[in-house]
Amino acid sequence: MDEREMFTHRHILDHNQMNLESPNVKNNRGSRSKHSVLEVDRFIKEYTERADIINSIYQLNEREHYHVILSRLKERRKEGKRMAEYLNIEGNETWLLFQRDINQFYLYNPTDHQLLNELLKDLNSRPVVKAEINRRSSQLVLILTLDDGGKGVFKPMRLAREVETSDDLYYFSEMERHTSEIAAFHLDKVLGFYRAPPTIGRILNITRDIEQVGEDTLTKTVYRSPVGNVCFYGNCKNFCDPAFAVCGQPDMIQGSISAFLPSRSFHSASAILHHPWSRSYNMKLKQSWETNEEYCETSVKGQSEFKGRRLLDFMDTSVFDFLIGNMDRHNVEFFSQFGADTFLLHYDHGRGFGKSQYDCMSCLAPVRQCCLIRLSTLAKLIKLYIGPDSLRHVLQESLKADPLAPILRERHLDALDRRVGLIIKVISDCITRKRKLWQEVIVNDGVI
Ligand SMILES: Nc1ncnc2c1ncn2[C@@H]1O[C@H](COP(=O)(O)OP(=O)(O)OP(=O)(O)O)[C@@H](O)[C@H]1O
Ligand SMILES: [Mn+2]
Repeated sequence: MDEREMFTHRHILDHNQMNLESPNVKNNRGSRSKHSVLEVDRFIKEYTERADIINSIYQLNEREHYHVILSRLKERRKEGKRMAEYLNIEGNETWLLFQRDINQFYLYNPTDHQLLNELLKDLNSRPVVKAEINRRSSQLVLILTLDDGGKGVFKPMRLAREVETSDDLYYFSEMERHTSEIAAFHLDKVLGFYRAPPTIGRILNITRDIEQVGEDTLTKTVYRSPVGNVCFYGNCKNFCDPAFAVCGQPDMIQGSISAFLPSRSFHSASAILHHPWSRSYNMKLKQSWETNEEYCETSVKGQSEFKGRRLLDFMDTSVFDFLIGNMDRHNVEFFSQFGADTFLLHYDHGRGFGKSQYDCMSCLAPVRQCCLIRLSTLAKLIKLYIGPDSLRHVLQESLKADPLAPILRERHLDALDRRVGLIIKVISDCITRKRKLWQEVIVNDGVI
């Protein structure tokens, strides 16, 4: 090797080493680099100096990457019962392995990359043998059966990625976005919740995957547009008529497909909770939480339904809905097979990522009114805030794996960074302005 070659060789090694330590360093300085909040910086100083944080798994090192803390938490996650105990379907298909592997404390195991990747690959590419309308959806949602017997919930593209929801539109008039379903799955995963059904982008051929294998109510609505594209409008409560048809180019459409979940219980009603902060779905009516800041204290805390981990799970869901801008969470489901000590499912995210300039502060009402958050959730948010990795960065990296990437426009990614600081500010206000006790607000219930 001559000197020049050695230099080149050396140079490549250094470059790789640098990449290993800090993948994608550019624009990578934490959510606060563009959206810093004064009080939050003071609050974080207090966090880092606390005796119960120092030397705990929640201690945050400024140089450590986000995925390092996430793996640290993952390793200590509690293991619970498996769905396999309650499912008696024979077979070794990937969708069945996924359903059997559902855990009391998480929907899928993020460290089993192979199973998750195969499940997503199957959802994205296995031939469709049956297409049905999901009768429980208010908008056009299909249930697709794939050639191995697995099913997926398909939401077709209704709105282009760059179309923002008009400020004057109420949440209940919003059309669903397939990109929001995909991004929400990834966000739930990077936040370490693992409570949202695995979801991936998929391209369908309307003729082959819908018209030829669909149930009558669906295929009846397939037609050719004036320019010869194949369209369908299905049958549902909202936006299922020719004025809102889904049209292919000439027959190809894109959408999101989510893994089908097994039944939530033997008696379905017992697995559904009414969301205590649900909205009225009426422009003139307000719910009591919208006018009463004491709502959590008077009407939620202390109720038997919210014992144990449940209220803290609602706080996570509130953080999650605020980040994606979802005002449509009405009922919340869980797998009642596992009893009460189990996670709340995150699904139905078609109405997120609509307004990038609007922060839905009312989505944070549960956290603000209860003055409550899980320590692990707060630690992750603070980590994203201080960097080196910002939320937009880790989400964008994750979304690159989707075949329909890019999924989110810049302004939605930027909004995520802005919202991280706002969540921490609500918690900081509980302690500094509302004078609540640190350990009452920030709770370590062992769920990480
Ligand atoms: N991944 C899934 N696996 C199994 N069932 C599902 C899945 N996703 C949704 N469902 C079922 O379909 C119903 C409708 O879900 P969807 O996400 O389409 O909501 P929606 O159209 O917004 O309905 P709503 O008007 O109630 O909000 C849910 O209540 C649920 O029971
Ligand atoms: Mn909905």
